[in-house]
Amino acid sequence: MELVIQNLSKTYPNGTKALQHINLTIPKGMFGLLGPNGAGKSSLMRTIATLQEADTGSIMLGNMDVLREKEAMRKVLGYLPQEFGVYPKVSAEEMLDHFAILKGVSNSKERKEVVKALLQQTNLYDVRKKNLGGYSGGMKQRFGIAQALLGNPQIIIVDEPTAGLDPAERNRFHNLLSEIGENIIVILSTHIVEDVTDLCRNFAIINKGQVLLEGDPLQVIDNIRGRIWRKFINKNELVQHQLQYEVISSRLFAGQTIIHVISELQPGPEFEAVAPDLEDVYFSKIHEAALREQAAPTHAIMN
Ligand SMILES: Nc1ncnc2c1ncn2[C@@H]1O[C@H](COP(=O)(O)OP(=O)(O)OP(=O)(O)O)[C@@H](O)[C@H]1O
Repeated sequence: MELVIQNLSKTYPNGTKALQHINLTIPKGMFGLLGPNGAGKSSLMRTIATLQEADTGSIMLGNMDVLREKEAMRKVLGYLPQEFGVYPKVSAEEMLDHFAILKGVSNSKERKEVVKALLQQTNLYDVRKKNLGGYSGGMKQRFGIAQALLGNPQIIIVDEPTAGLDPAERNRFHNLLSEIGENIIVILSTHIVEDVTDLCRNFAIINKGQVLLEGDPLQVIDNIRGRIWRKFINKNELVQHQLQYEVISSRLFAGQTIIHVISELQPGPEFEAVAPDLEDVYFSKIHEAALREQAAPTHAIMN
């Protein structure tokens, strides 16, 4: 089953065009939705999760018309929102039991088994009696996944789940997500490129409410092979380099500034070729979009 989004648009009452003619096909497995803050990721996630209306467009999950059949969608959906609040004085086991009742698991024996299985799957069984207020960020996120998995969903949406997790917790969370992604559609919304590199067979880049690129991470990396060059510079040379070259990113490395430049040919003798990664793809697309907008600002606004 695929999730097919067609021509989806949303403008908020204050005039912000959060989604502009979004077209995406999301197959089974882990799908990364990558974009900077304010790109429209949460707006899209909330619309798929039937929590807000779109102005135009359609979302189909197989034969289900998601925007019209909201109840049916909610039955097959698990959602971990960006802000996932928990009751601090309730244990994970009690809270999950409560969510299971809300999901319609009325038989208490069955509920007990479901809750136990989810706590084990998310590696929280040993801390099931602990109050949620005492959970670490990673444990809270795994609890969020446990509640999202209630009722055997066919599609799970996780919005920026690894922000603020330490590397070990992030790793544990990634393993959990990739296990889940073997069987159902998992949409991972994130501004962390590495999350997508590590986990996703398919992804899209969204910026200012528009899809800039959709594809397989390995393939899109291959498409820019041979065109990414790097150079170490002094921090105060950055502006001049930005004027002279197509600088897609700059970052500090061991106290020095490294720039990445996109160019068909070696831009100059001090530049060395680098093997591109998904971050280079991401920054080159964002850079391209910024150039397009500079060249035709009214066109970008009109669309
Ligand atoms: N309820 C709202 N009313 C008006 N504008 C909104 C509303 N919600 C979001 N926006 C604006 O819509 C745009 C897209 O926001 P959205 O939260 O979907 O992006 P995002 O990619 O999830 O960003 P972040 O990672 O910062 O949450 C932003 O410009 C945001 O300020």
